Amino acid sequence: MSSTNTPAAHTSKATSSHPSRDKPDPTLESNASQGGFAATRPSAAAELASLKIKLQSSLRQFPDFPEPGILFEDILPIFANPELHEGLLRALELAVEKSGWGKPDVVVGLDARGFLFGPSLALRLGASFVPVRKRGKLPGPCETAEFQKEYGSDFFQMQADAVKQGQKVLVVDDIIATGGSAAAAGSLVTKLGGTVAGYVFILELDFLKGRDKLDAPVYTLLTGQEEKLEQ
Ligand SMILES: O=P(O)(O)OC[C@H]1O[C@H](OP(=O)(O)OP(=O)(O)O)[C@H](O)[C@@H]1O
Ligand SMILES: Nc1ncnc2[nH]cnc12
Repeated sequence: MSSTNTPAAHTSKATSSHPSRDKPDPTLESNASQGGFAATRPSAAAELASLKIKLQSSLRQFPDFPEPGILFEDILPIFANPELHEGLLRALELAVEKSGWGKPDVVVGLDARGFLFGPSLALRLGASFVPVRKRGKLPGPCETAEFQKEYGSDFFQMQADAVKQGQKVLVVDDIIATGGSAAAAGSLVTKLGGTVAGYVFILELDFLKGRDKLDAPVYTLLTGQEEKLEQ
């Protein structure tokens, strides 16, 4: 069955896929002000900036999905295009390498869209990949955390032996909105004995201030909606 939602018309409002043309890339500023994102070599910085422009322009937005009042950010066009897919992984690899957080032992990806790039990024970084899954999907002893997100609430689980005591963990997901999902994942990693070195997202919905819920440095590649969808 086809969905009735159609991509948002291009308007003058600055959004993730249509940032204001007269405004400098806010991602660089916000990440720099969070600390921990060390200065990059000019060539790496230029490569990252160019990749961000390509990735940003590929995003689509769907108003009132999955419920009224939500402007849904669709990252799937990145994965439909091999050049953009490769560009995403390269951009995240560059960002992590230059973050100053050090090499992670484990990349933890969130169910489900964190699974689209978490394993590939883990391979590039020479780290293990471990999933955080919605409740009831993982066998064996698990730790569980309840969370609220931009639309609704849910439960996350990790297998109890998935992260070893003292391992350095990078938590990755496609989008940080309210930060509820990422904060729950971080709390599970800590319960298992790991240390969250940082959180990495493709896109951040700034107006929801989700990063304030997180207790480790945050890097986001692209910046999303500056305000809530008008009703
Ligand atoms: O910052 P928050 O408000 O917690 O929202 C962000 C989360 O919401 C989306 O996942 P969703 O739960 O819709 O699941 P999906 O990945 O299975 O589509 C998204 O992929 C993030 O995981
Ligand atoms: N606005 C949004 N678009 C896509 N995924 C989301 N997850 C939480 N909020 C979202």
